[in-house]
Amino acid sequence: MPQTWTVVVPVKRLAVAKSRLRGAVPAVPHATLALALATDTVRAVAGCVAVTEVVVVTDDARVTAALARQEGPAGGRRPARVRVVPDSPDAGLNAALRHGAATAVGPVAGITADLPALRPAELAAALTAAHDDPPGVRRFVADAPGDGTVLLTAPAGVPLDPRFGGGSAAAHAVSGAVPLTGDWPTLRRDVDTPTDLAAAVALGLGASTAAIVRGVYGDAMQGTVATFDATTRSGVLLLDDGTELPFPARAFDASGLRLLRLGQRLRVETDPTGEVVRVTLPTMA
Ligand SMILES: Nc1nc2c(ncn2[C@@H]2O[C@H](COP(=O)(O)OP(=O)(O)OP(=O)(O)O)[C@@H](O)[C@H]2O)c(=O)[nH]1
Ligand SMILES: C=C(OP(=O)(O)O)C(=O)O
Repeated sequence: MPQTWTVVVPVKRLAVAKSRLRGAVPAVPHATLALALATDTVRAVAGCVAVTEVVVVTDDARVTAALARQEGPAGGRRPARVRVVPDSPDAGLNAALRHGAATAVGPVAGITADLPALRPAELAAALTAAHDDPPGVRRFVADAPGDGTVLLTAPAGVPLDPRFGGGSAAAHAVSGAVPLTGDWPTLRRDVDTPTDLAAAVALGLGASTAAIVRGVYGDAMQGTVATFDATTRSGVLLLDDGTELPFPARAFDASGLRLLRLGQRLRVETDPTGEVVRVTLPTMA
């Protein structure tokens, strides 16, 4: 059955967006990282066969310029039209979503702009699952941790009624929306923190984000824990070439781990000065 979804993508002003990711890719300006996440999300949405129109709601001039000339995945079908509208309500994420959804004539969905690993086929599967529902049912897809929302759908004629924000999966359920339970790891992988970004790297990033995180999250060194002091949360790593490399508390704090044990193997991320900024489990990338 052909589907004609309008998908609304709210994008916050880059200077204040994705604050928990600030500094996650040293040497890359924060706005460039935030824009890359949104660009990859919109490209994947526009490349989805079930989508006929993408409505980006933003007040950011750089986002407007970049996304208005957005093209779909190379070699794919002709992408859906991308329309950028100003965030005229200027009253947060849900107001922006309502504003973008107001002009849709058919079924409408809202999606967050922080899904840099999103694959069009997974979005198509989720929209198809929502489309096949009995009339009148709003559906949502929870994020990977399960408490947030990445996608909310409404059939034609039903208001989107978005409840994004902290604990939004529960809020959407309380509002009568029904969860979709499919296995869509790239759709569920929203990126709020450096740990989320590493998980998105493991799934495979879109081109814009991949281009700027390459070398930071992609080709990191590995080593083993030679010493670790749980009180100072710092220690020393033994690299594969035999050199010892101290790591400070902030590199451990950025790991998402609660403990390190001697001999444990880790990926090591450094900034351009060579200081360790993050250690993670090798399985995270
Ligand atoms: N247009 C618009 N989009 C918003 C607004 N607030 C959040 N968003 C977008 O909503 C989506 C989900 O937001 P969050 O994941 O909370 O992103 P964020 O607010 O940039 O991130 P943090 O600063 O880390 O909380 C992202 O696509 C944001 O760009 C807003 O006021 N206006
Ligand atoms: C706004 C949301 O996202 P995040 O958890 O990414 O802030 C949400 O999950 O509703």
